[in-house]
Amino acid sequence: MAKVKEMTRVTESPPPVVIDYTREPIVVVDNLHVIYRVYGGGGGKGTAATALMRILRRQNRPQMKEVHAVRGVSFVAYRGDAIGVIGTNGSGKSTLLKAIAGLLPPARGAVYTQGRPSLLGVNAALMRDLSGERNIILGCLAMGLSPEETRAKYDEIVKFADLKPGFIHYPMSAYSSGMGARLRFAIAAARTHDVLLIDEALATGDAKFRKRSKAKINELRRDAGAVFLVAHNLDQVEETCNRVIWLDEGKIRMDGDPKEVIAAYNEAIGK
Ligand SMILES: Nc1ncnc2c1ncn2[C@@H]1O[C@H](COP(=O)(O)OP(=O)(O)OP(=O)(O)O)[C@@H](O)[C@H]1O
Repeated sequence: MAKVKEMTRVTESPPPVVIDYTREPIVVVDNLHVIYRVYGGGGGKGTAATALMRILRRQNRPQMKEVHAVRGVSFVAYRGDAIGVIGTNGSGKSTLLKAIAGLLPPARGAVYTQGRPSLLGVNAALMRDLSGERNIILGCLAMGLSPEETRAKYDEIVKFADLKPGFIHYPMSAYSSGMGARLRFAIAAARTHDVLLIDEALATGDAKFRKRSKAKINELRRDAGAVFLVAHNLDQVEETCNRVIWLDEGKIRMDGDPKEVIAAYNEAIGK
């Protein structure tokens, strides 16, 4: 813990990565760069006039643009860490989580993880046309639980999601966004994860659910390798995490104690 505090610095260049040899590393992010390639950014498509302009300019294909979303991020997450990732819109938080989950390839650098990362996001792949009940079963099997383990966990998941009576049998398309988020979180929390990545999943939950999910995250933290939480609610990050990474234009601006990082972030955004 003391070592994590040592990492707290505000500098123009990213803070140096201080390695704590007394703790077990779970995620190592080494000079990670992620670049999106966007096609068709060259202005309008589909109209005869823009097509003619492209032909006249001898541009047969729409232009490709690059968005350099993560720019040289390095840090080490240790066993038991719950790391909040904060930053303004478009600073690269979701991209960083997706890259740790292995869903986006690094353009440069690398991510090493101990065990399998699981990304729990607002868009986590549950089937909208299927009932909550079916989604619990599919979700548990997809996470690698056996049919017996799935049956054993079913009641606990339903209880934790705490949906309105009967809703567990309705298709998820009938759920509010908060209800969907609760069920997704309840399913993901049913097993221990080596690396659990949570992207705004709790943001739509109400105060009561946030309190319960905080307790659950603490429980998961005890059993899991490391937990990452992307959220705009800074109180929630401060309550839940033992460490905060502040991303600014794809780079780490600060990494350390939640109170210190959040205070510096609030100051920078003029809060
Ligand atoms: N699929 C994509 N294709 C192209 N560019 C993308 C894509 N997803 C994100 N970006 C761009 O990458 C940058 C980082 O986006 P990202 O979603 O990681 O930021 P964020 O910090 O999670 O933002 P927010 O707080 O708004 O959720 C932004 O400039 C965004 O426009």
